[in-house]
Amino acid sequence: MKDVSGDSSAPSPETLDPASRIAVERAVGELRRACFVFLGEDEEGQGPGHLILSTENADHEAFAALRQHAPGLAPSLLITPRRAEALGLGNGAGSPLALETSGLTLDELVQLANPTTTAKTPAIQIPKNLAERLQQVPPTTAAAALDLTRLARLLPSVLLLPVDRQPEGALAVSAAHIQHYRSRAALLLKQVAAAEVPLLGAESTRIVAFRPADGGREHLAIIVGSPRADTPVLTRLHSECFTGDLLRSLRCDCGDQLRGAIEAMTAEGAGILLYLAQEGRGIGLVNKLRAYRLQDQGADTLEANEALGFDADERIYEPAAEMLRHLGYTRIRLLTNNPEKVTDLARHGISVEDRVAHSFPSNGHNEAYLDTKARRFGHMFEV
Ligand SMILES: Nc1nc2c(ncn2[C@@H]2O[C@H](COP(=O)(O)OP(=O)(O)OP(=O)(O)O)[C@@H](O)[C@H]2O)c(=O)[nH]1
Ligand SMILES: [Zn+2]
Repeated sequence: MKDVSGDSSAPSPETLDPASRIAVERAVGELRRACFVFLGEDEEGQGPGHLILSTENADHEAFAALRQHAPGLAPSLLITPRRAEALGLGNGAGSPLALETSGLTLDELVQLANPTTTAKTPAIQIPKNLAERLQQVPPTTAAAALDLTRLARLLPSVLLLPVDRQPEGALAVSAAHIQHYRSRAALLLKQVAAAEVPLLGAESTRIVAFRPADGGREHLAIIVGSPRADTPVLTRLHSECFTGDLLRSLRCDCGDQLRGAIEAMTAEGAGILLYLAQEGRGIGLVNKLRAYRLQDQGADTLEANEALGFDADERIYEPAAEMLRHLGYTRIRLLTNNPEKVTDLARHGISVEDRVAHSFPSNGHNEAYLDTKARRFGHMFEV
């Protein structure tokens, strides 16, 4: 096994251009703060382009500030193909949609993007003429704007206003920067800390923290015992679940799976649990709470993600493969019921030599959730 006691070297510069990284990180911050950013059409984020504002954050002040830059022109509402389908607007092409918004109030706009908005006004009737409001937006601009909201862990929707040039004081970012960033930075991991952390029932345990270059939250490797590198190591990829892991929520099976995996590793004497910062199947805790609200209104866990505009599962497992490689393990036996974890790890160079079933009995609250995982996500349950 490689030394895991301290820091490792920084990502090599040719894979991450600092200027583009900083521009994208600042743009993410602006969107979260309800400020618009300028998404320029050329490589450097200049030339003509669009102002974009996170729809879920659009209050009257932010909306007015945006509109000042194109008086008389109503912004477009950009939504994902998933959200479009939920609104009855599926175009079959799987591409984002832009809607012209004149005559709609700000509350109506926000509710078109967010089916769980807590606005005091009653839930809107979806306007009947939405299909007549479809507009053209350059596909690279649309994709980059939605990528930026995902990086910001906001709902995937923006208000979009075409402008001739970057307004004074607005932060400029380019679609190329965003694309470069999303495809590289989340995958560049740097080991930043490691320590012994004896656990109840698993006293010989170490935790190694890996920080992604995108400034996102750290992924953790929890190493039980001293796994040998020359035989396949018992491994679990566990996606963070604040509610299940920490609060012992009964809505899901995550708490049982987390503790059960550590127990299985202890029983074997060794194992690696990768605790991945991908809360809510990659949509973040806040959006997961929104998804729960939709589930309480009748949607299942997959439909709820899609109604919010996300894919059913937004996770990627390349960082997990990177962590295993960094730790010196490429042959594993994987504790999972999820076939996608197996194929994805294999695609990224990890030899999954066995799948070890990892099911727990229902707790009286999570039957529907487990049932949906088996029926709609193809999870292999052996309860
Ligand atoms: N969006 C969303 N995420 C959920 C919901 N319930 C649980 N989750 C998240 O689902 C993830 C479950 O992850 P895992 O247990 O690693 O994976 P899995 O896909 O169930 O596969 P297994 O390896 O078989 O357990 C965690 O990130 C939870 O936060 C839900 O209703 N909606
Ligand atoms: Zn959970």
